[in-house]
Amino acid sequence: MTLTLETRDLTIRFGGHVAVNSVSCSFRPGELTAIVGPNGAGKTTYFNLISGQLSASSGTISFDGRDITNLSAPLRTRAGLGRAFQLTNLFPNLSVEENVRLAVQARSGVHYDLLRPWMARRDLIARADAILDQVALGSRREISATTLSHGDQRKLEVALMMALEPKVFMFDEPTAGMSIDEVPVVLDLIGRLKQDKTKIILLVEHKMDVVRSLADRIIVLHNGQLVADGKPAEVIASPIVQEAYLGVTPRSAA
Ligand SMILES: Nc1ncnc2c1ncn2[C@@H]1O[C@H](COP(=O)(O)OP(=O)(O)OP(=O)(O)O)[C@@H](O)[C@H]1O
Repeated sequence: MTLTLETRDLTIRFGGHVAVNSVSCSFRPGELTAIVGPNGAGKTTYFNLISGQLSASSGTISFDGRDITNLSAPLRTRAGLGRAFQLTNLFPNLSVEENVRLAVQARSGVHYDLLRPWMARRDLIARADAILDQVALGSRREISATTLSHGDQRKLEVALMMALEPKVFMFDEPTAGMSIDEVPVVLDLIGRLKQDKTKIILLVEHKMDVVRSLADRIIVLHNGQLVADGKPAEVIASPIVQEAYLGVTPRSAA
């Protein structure tokens, strides 16, 4: 069965404010969907609803053939929804390499075994090494995770997500706060993830050049509602986006 992720009439209210308003949308494997819209449109809230950080007021979310609306965030992660978090899952006193190895170990289900040192698990070590190379952190492997530069921390977040081998990759402004020379590595990384046509990739992004270079599809949220959905060229050119959403917000125009 083809992997699908779908929200139906997904809604969340904060007091009287409807931050996400009856959003129905489905996401397909092999497609990177960028979620754009002005500040406060509900993009991050929509992400939080999908990954389980927030509970919907109404509506449903289905994933891989099951209703996950009431599933906790950790169970959604286990089901295959991966989200790059700002290193909250990190062991701060361990090195970059040790953190990635632990994430690989967690994914493999291998537990600490006195009689079989983890170093004997060549397969897991090789997997962690491959991920470190993919995110271009091989040369930083020995340093403490918390002393990484901002850009390298974002790469480590992606590495930890990759280690869990999710079916869905969710990126919330992956290049935010990065220096100009750090951005291409992360874009290249996401571009390479796209080559695996079995994965669903979601991206919340303000920078339209990033969206243009990566997205196969764009959806636009405004005041919590889905107001446009289509191929990047069409959506970007549509009057509703040009006039109301992309042309006037400084962050999206940047
Ligand atoms: N926990 C919360 N409690 C109350 N209001 C909230 C909460 N989370 C978000 N909101 C409100 O919901 C609306 C949508 O916020 P959200 O952060 O999802 O927008 P966004 O599109 O991601 O914006 P930005 O591009 O600025 O990050 C905003 O008006 C915000 O103030």
